Amino acid sequence: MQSASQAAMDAVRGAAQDSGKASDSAASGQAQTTADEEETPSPAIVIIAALRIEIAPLLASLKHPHHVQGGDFVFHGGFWKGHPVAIVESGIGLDRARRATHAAIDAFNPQWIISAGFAGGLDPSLSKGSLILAENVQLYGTTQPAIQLGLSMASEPANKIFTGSIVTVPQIIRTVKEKQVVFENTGALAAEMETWGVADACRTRHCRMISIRVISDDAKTNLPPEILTVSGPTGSVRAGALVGAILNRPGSINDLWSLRESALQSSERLSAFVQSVMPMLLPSVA
Ligand SMILES: C[C@H]1O[C@@H](n2cnc3c(N)ncnc32)[C@H](O)[C@@H]1O
Repeated sequence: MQSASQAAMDAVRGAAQDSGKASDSAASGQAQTTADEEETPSPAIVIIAALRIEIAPLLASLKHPHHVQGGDFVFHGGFWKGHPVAIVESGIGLDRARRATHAAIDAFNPQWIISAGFAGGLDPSLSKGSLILAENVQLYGTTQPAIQLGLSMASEPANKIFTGSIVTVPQIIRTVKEKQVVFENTGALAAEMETWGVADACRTRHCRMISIRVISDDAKTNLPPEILTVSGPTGSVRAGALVGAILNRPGSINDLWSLRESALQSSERLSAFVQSVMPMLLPSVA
């Protein structure tokens, strides 16, 4: 299997070749580039998400998309409003997020990394669909100081946009009670499972990053118990477990279906917000 960073470069190179950029520059009489790297435009922004469903609308906005699997990840290269970008599906969890981030930095050394995805609401005043631009990230259950993140912006509660702390946890915080406990211990607006991994890699590699999260399940929502079993290690739905869950508890089909519906709405809102933030990150490389 090819290395993760090689796959990342292949995805962006594929997009560039498809768009005709590589051959245009050769045809326009500029110095001929023969080395692979020189033909590959380097994305200023790399977006890292755990699951495809979280960023599907963003992926759909790319021109000349190219998808390459490598390491444990799927890399998507493409052009967003004329700018080369890479989107990485890392799978769920801090360790995968950290490794995906190192691979992206190895491949592109981007100006910015955006960690984007769903999160469970901890602050009861945040409803489903609320957006969070994280000011800092905590690592749950440790005494490590929070990592401060890039870009700051004022909260806009009227538009359900909030800035504040988020906390990375080792597993899904499923019940209202568990969410209360994590909120009392951290004061974080929301819990998720990847941002610390991205932030820690970015700190080591001196790369700027932000984390944008959408509340997919709020503090008043109990997620169905099957959530812990139907999703495989990469968050893909395991068909056998799904059938098992439905046989064990027929009501679970409704719960899982409504989860899917709210995931689709959350991903629309997340992708729109990420796209509204990207222009703020691009001028620094213009
Ligand atoms: C399922 C995916 O969405 C995030 N996520 C969404 N809801 C929660 C929650 N309640 N607890 C922890 N992580 C959550 C995680 O980051 C994971 O990758």
